[in-house]
Amino acid sequence: MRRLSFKRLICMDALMEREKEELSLSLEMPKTYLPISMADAPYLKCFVPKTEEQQKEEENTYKRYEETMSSLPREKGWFTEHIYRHQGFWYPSYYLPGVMVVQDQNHFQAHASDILLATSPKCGTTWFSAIVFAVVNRKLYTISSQKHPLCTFSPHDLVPRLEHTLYINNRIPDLDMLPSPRLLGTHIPYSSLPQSVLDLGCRVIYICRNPKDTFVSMWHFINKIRAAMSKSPLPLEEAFDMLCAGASDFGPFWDHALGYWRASLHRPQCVLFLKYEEMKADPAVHVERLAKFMGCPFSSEEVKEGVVDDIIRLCSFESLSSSEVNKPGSMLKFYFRQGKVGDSVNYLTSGMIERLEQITENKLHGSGLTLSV
Ligand SMILES: Nc1ncnc2c1ncn2[C@@H]1O[C@H](COP(=O)(O)OS(=O)(=O)O)[C@@H](OP(=O)(O)O)[C@H]1O
Repeated sequence: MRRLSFKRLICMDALMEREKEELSLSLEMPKTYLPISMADAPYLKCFVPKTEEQQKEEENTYKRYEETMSSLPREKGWFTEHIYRHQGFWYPSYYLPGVMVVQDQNHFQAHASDILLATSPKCGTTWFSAIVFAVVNRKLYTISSQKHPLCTFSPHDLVPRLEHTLYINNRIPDLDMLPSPRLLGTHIPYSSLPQSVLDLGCRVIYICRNPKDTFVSMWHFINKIRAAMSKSPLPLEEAFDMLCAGASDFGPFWDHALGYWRASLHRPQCVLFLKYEEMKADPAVHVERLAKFMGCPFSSEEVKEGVVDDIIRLCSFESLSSSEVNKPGSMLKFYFRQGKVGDSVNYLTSGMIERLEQITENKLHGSGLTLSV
């Protein structure tokens, strides 16, 4: 029988405390700002107790990838000191070792039934995580119930991000602990997804948003994080130049979108490409599209009974942002700001808008993808 380290045999509360301690140390951020909402968040089950030997092995795996990272080209980061270029994209130093571990088939194996929600940061991850969770689990959790998990957990707890929540801080989680279909979030670009996701034809939902609103949303978010880390704000103009140069977290933004766009054209049964603005304009149509794509279409009875409308209401900006779990003094409230289309005109000069539109036109030329509002 394996001898388990007593340090590892800890209850969920203690696990969360340790998680917060480690995260706060690695991010130099107060513990209260960390993105963990509840002690019993379902994904915590994946952090099974490990022997000291296993622990050491996992630490070594991460250390190896940290060393690999340190030899890569780097630039100034938005919230971490540096971002590093890996396989053509820029990653915050905090996430990249975890991304490399996920890409290693010894440490992550997709299941054919997995559903991945892929996004560039600030394109609608929180909103679509809530929708995807509510749609897939609607038979398990009645949408109108006060006890729905979205009333108790952040959408980020229900669709945990591979490189953000699961593979991080020297952890190799046991994802078999998640219920099937496993709902997993990621910011990893299409060309860098774990090979097993592509080989098994897992369903991937990609959400895109127009670059102007995405940039302004990111700039606000980053500066809230920087404030929590006692760092000075990143000036809008500087952040804008970094974005235009492609050096944004998980960027270049346009290449990220194009990778998934092309995949959605070549493998429409595996990759669904949706836009934040389209969901805003006609949520019922797109929630139904999502359900169909995920293999759980709404019956005509469900539509008649108003299940689609109930999901839209439950996952709306107003409903999620006013939920108790997303309000307290944690980073979770940073995921909600305005939730509107077109707010960027209040921040960008006409010169900036022109420059961004020009880059977007050049980058997307001939692809069939449009990202204007
Ligand atoms: N339910 C709902 N409906 C519509 N919009 C919503 C919703 N929840 C979050 N938001 C807005 O999404 C922006 C945050 O993006 P992400 O969730 O992708 O952030 S992250 O990548 O997970 O960090 C951020 O956009 P901005 O308001 O423009 O900053 C959030 O306000």
